[in-house]
Amino acid sequence: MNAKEVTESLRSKFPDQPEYIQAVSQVLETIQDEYNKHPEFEKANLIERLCIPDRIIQFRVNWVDDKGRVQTNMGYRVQHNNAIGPYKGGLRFHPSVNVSILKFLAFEQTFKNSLTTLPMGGAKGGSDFSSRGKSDAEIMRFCQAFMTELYHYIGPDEDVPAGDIGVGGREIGYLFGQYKKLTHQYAGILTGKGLEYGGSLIRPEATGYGNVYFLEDMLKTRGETLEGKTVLVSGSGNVAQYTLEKLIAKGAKPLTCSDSDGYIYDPEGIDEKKLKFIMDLKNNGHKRIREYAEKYSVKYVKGGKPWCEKADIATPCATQNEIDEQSAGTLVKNGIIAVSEGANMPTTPEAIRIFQDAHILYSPGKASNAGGVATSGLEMTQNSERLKWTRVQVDDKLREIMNSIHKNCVKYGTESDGYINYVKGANIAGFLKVAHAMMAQGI
Ligand SMILES: NC(=O)C1=CN([C@@H]2O[C@H](COP(=O)(O)OP(=O)(O)OC[C@H]3O[C@@H](n4cnc5c(N)ncnc54)[C@H](OP(=O)(O)O)[C@@H]3O)[C@@H](O)[C@H]2O)C=CC1
Ligand SMILES: O=C(O)CCC(=O)C(=O)O
Repeated sequence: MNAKEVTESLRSKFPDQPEYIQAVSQVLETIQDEYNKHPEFEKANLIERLCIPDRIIQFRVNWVDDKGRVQTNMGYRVQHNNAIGPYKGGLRFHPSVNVSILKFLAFEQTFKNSLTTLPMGGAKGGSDFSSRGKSDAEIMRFCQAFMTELYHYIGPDEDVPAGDIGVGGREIGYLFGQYKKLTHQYAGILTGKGLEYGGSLIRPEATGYGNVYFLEDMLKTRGETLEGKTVLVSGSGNVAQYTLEKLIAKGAKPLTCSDSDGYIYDPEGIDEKKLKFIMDLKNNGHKRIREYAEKYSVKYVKGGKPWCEKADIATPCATQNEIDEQSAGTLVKNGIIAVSEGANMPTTPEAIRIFQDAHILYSPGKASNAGGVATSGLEMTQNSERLKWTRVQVDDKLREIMNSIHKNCVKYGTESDGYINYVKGANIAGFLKVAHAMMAQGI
């Protein structure tokens, strides 16, 4: 396999899908040598079968707004690969959603899910629907209409969606309720459910907590801890909030967080009380992060990203391609020692190269944000056995899974000079399991 040739061939097949090509290209570059040790993979044309999704389901979603007008959105589910388990991955509701973004996310999800050690294939879905400015009733009607189309294609042993950007506990509840109405089945067809109806303790916290556990493991390789470290966080949604919570608990000092309008910089650090304010602002009021700056009289940078601020660590927790080459250069110049991705593909390829050339600790999202889907896997297990685990049980298991992902990255990613290339490690470890399963199952 020649990674460049395969990437170019996919680019010419899918010229309007830059995010998908970006994700594929990065994985192929890093697995090429390992792949070429297995002539049987090439004979089975494994690479094309692994890069192109099994299927893409696309549908129209019609719903009625509060003024009685009929609205139309697009809905999608990309079922990428189910070699190691049922399709699994979140739903994103955001105006930017398109086939390229969902294909990149489903592709990444396949490797991430493989890394978790749990039996889950990769998928992703969503809609170009925006909940911004919508009433609760409108969001409910949209979720019901979306599930009315999606329910044909999901099931506890077939495909199990969850949340992502714009899809939290509220949306999961409405989606679950509609599935139940349509099928008369009370089944584990979604994860991230409320605790009263089959959800798992720690699932809401899991992506952020897992991100910090992974960061701790990375720092340990250099004899460092989080105690006293200053941290730049982006985003202020689910992943950012629980990354902040765990960072504070570990004695770190987060200085920033953001939303799509801008970021706040708090030189005193975001503490537990201030985090509670952020959670209330975002989860109950659906308001803007600017209000934090107004309440605590700190700097607010409209339209900016926090990467020009000075700190020890950065953890992007908002969206794809939010750290570009210039931001990476600034972070390195300012003495950053570690970057841990809470979001999916938040760092551009050029920026990754800058981090790696500077030999800083850098983890790709498919490794450091895998705690969310891993805990979704634990929710599926609890649903299947009709039992509920304690908070400590789930958190211990999450810690163990993040630790095993870190070990696998070290195993497959350590370079001859001792530098741990976490991108390479995560990609090879994730790939090998899926590849062997695909080979065993025939064409
Ligand atoms: N939830 C989960 O369990 C997991 C999520 N992830 C990834 O983590 C990231 C964040 O997801 P999550 O916290 O769940 O989502 P949320 O919807 O809870 O929060 C998203 C945050 O990112 C900001 N944001 C979204 N789009 C943009 C943009 N284009 N530019 C700047 N800021 C933006 C939002 O700001 P605003 O409110 O202004 O839109 C918000 O603060 C995503 O990349 C997601 O794929 C990865 C693994 C699991
Ligand atoms: O919990 C899940 O199934 C998916 C989480 C997710 O969307 C992700 O890992 O990017």
